Amino acid sequence: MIEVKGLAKRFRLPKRGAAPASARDVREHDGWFHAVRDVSFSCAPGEVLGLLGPNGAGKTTTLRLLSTALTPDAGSIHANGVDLLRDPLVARQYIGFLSGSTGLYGRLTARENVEYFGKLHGMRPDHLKRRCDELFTLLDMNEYGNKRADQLSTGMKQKCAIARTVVHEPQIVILDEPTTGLDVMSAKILLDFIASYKALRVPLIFSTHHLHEVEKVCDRVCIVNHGVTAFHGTVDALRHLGGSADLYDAFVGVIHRGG
Ligand SMILES: Nc1ncnc2c1ncn2[C@@H]1O[C@H](COP(=O)(O)OP(=O)(O)OP(=O)(O)O)[C@@H](O)[C@H]1O
Repeated sequence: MIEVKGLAKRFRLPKRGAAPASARDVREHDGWFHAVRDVSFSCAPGEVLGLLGPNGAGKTTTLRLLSTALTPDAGSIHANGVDLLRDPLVARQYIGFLSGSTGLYGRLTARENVEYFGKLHGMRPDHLKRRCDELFTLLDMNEYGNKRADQLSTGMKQKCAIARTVVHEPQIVILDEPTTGLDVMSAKILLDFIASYKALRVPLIFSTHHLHEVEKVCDRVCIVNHGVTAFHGTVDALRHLGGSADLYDAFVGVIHRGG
């Protein structure tokens, strides 16, 4: 179980002439940009949580806080009772985090990249081999396992980065816009892969702009708007919010309601 309460993160704004009040984001004041102001949600074992919100809402910042790449100004993050903010080293072992900038070594093959990160996590050779075989099959990557990473297509790189993220069998998986750059077939494979974490009882959180992905694999949703949780609950609860049973209408309703 991962529980996130009252997360906040602000960034210092560069010094410049004051923007007209009408052009200013509501999160900008006193020389700071309050990117995340009050974000809370939870995700239990066996659940997939979709993190939604308009561009600039604070999703990536929230996920970076969860991964401990950023330190929050306020709030708490607990995983199975462990305070991840107190123990970032434990957090990094616990969490598999895919960001937009999760990189690969261009001169290594796809397989060597995944193996390299498994070794960094201290995986034993036989275990690592089994895990790589499993991931390359699950993600349908066997055809290009021996191709150098710098010769892979965008979608192939993305799948390789995802395999790299989860090679050490993390107890919590966090993926920032994982279907970016994937074709229809690859996106389906990835959504099935995400759904497979339910049976493993590993909480999985991913950000997306695609409501059909939420419909397909999520149990729970957190909608962030202007750095604040505007909705947190089950997909069914969101669907019935506006009374129309349509996720798109419900999402738009939450955003228009403000937050
Ligand atoms: N290091 C930083 N310094 C200043 N502002 C930042 C920094 N990182 C993020 N922000 C600002 O915080 C806000 C939230 O950004 P974030 O990347 O979290 O949004 P997002 O919801 O992931 O957006 P998108 O859907 O477009 O990816 C944006 O206005 C962004 O410009």
